[in-house]
Amino acid sequence: MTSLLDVRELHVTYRAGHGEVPAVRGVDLSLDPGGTLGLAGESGSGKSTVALALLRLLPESARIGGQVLLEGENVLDMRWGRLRAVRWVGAAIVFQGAMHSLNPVKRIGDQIAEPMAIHGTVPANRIPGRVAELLGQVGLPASRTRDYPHQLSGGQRQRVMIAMALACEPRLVIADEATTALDVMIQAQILALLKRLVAEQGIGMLMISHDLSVLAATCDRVAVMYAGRVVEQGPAREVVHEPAHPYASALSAAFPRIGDPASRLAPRGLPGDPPDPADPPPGCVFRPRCAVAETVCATVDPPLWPVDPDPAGNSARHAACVHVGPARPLTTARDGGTP
Ligand SMILES: Nc1ncnc2c1ncn2[C@@H]1O[C@H](COP(=O)(O)OP(=O)(O)OP(=O)(O)O)[C@@H](O)[C@H]1O
Repeated sequence: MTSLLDVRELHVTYRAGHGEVPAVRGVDLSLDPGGTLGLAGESGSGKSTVALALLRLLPESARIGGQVLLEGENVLDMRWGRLRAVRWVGAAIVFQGAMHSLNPVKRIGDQIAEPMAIHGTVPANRIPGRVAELLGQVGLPASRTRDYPHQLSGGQRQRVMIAMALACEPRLVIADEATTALDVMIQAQILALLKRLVAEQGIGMLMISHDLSVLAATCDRVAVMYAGRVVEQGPAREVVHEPAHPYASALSAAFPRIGDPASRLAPRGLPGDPPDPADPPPGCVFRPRCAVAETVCATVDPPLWPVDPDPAGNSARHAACVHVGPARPLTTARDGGTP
């Protein structure tokens, strides 16, 4: 089966006034049709840069390398015409903060209709009916079609963004912190809605959040990013509830579970700060904040090793930590050591 999305060795570097910022450093991700993959990590770990790179929405200051295969076709090699055709239809993005993404002077029905009109996915005379249907799918009455964004609550506006993203029936939806700005109850409703819609319509979803509990509630698989790299990935339940990488473990402990009364409390946050992406420490980049770091971690930058591999060496889960890999790698893996 061809993957819906196959990201291989993705690198993104921003040119900034003070030099270069390597925001994404060799990320591999894979998503099957209809699957749900969560991408977690603290602010600045590179999640949004990955999301934007998938549809080449990065600013001009960004240099991208690697491959982004969407249904086998490399997005990074597409001509502009092909890329425009793929956006909304092949893959659509729902961003955080619908108030800023929606046009304040345009009725929401017209905004939901726009991608369908531009891409010609629905005949013009059927668009109003499809808008009403999409509003129904996201739990809004068709009567709201003539409303302007300011007449809707934050949660309702986010539902409109989801309706827009679904309008052209994309095979992939990328939800970047799509529920972060909402209160806990509305957040849970929108997550349940997204989960139901992707399951019913067989859409693949890449969901980005700094909050692992959000991803645990929504996704089959989770990848955790730290300083531009994936440090652990595997089945959501295992990565979130029995993390193998010390960073995934710290991130998991930092957020109360969804549905837990304590979830109304502010997250505790992780001690210490992420490294300066322009000047990461040698060895494992998480070492300065790691509670279980050893001397070897100052020199070894571990690749993703299988966690609990079967006798054939296969594993559904991988983590980039010397405590996970075979006995003790003696060379810097990226300098030639083998996992
Ligand atoms: N346009 C830009 N120019 C220069 N550096 C940038 C730019 N956008 C992001 N960065 C830097 O790239 C790194 C990754 O940022 P990114 O926004 O992808 O992380 P994130 O995990 O999505 O964080 P957040 O949740 O805060 O958006 C950070 O160090 C950030 O400062």
